[in-house]
Amino acid sequence: MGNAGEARRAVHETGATRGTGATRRTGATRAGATPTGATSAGTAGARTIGLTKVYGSGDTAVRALDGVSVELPSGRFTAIMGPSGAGKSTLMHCVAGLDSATSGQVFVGDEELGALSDRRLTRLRRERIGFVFQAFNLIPTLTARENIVLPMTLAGTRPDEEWLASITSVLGLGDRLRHRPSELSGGQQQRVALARALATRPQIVFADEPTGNLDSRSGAEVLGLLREAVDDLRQTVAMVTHDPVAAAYADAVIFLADGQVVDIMTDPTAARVLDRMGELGGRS
Ligand SMILES: Nc1ncnc2c1ncn2[C@@H]1O[C@H](COP(=O)(O)OP(=O)(O)OP(=O)(O)O)[C@@H](O)[C@H]1O
Repeated sequence: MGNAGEARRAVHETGATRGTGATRRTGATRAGATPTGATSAGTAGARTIGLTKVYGSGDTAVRALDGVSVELPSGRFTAIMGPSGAGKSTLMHCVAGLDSATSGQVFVGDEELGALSDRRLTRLRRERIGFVFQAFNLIPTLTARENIVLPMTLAGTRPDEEWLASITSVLGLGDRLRHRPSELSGGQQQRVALARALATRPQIVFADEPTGNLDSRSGAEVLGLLREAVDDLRQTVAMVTHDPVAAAYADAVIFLADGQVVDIMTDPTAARVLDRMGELGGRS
């Protein structure tokens, strides 16, 4: 990476000012936003230092991530993009504690994942990380509400009803809570998945191609809601996507290529993201 890239990365790592891109649903400024995020002063939602992930060994070893140092700032929406095979999913899986680093460090808040026992890592994943997947991953036999509170049911904790009411209202799910997934549209199912991800007030929500199974209208709605979760609920969101329009909802885009961070774009627009992806080449 050249000096310009380093400069952009530095801007991101110290927290750039959030812009008001045309795609944003709200131009609201988050009260109390600080360079490193408002939710816990001086703490990133998550960050990596020299994160390297090698799959396999010997001749067949694949260096999926090669010394990635990056921050997902608290209370911000960060998109992760790059050509196919660049390491996007690997980065997300390592930061979410679903996969372990070969070397380097991963922090969620102040916790270094490599220092945690399996039990504490499982607990951190359950309590401090939310997931939204392309395939919704809802349990078909449970109602929307039961799906939303499932992480807490599994953990044996009680949901915060006030919080639940506020997120289901923000997500427009108030009158759908007794429905099963098969009785909901794709967009509604993804909103249930988003409510489930937000229900535990996680430190960070990871969204993996969250609009991949949705038509463009439902996709825009879900992206707008992720944006609102950041603006209104102060949630930290990281999203892997191939779609420049989706990336434009984020505050910043981290571009990966061949397992390395090659650029960080703040206040992205779909056109600028598309240009940058074109320059990176490869199949997106
Ligand atoms: N479990 C695994 N075993 C071996 N190699 C793997 C494994 N998972 C990923 N890889 C390799 O690591 C590299 C990065 O993969 P990764 O899935 O992170 O890329 P990606 O950017 O998410 O790609 P895509 O956009 O196609 O989903 C690729 O070369 C991939 O083949």
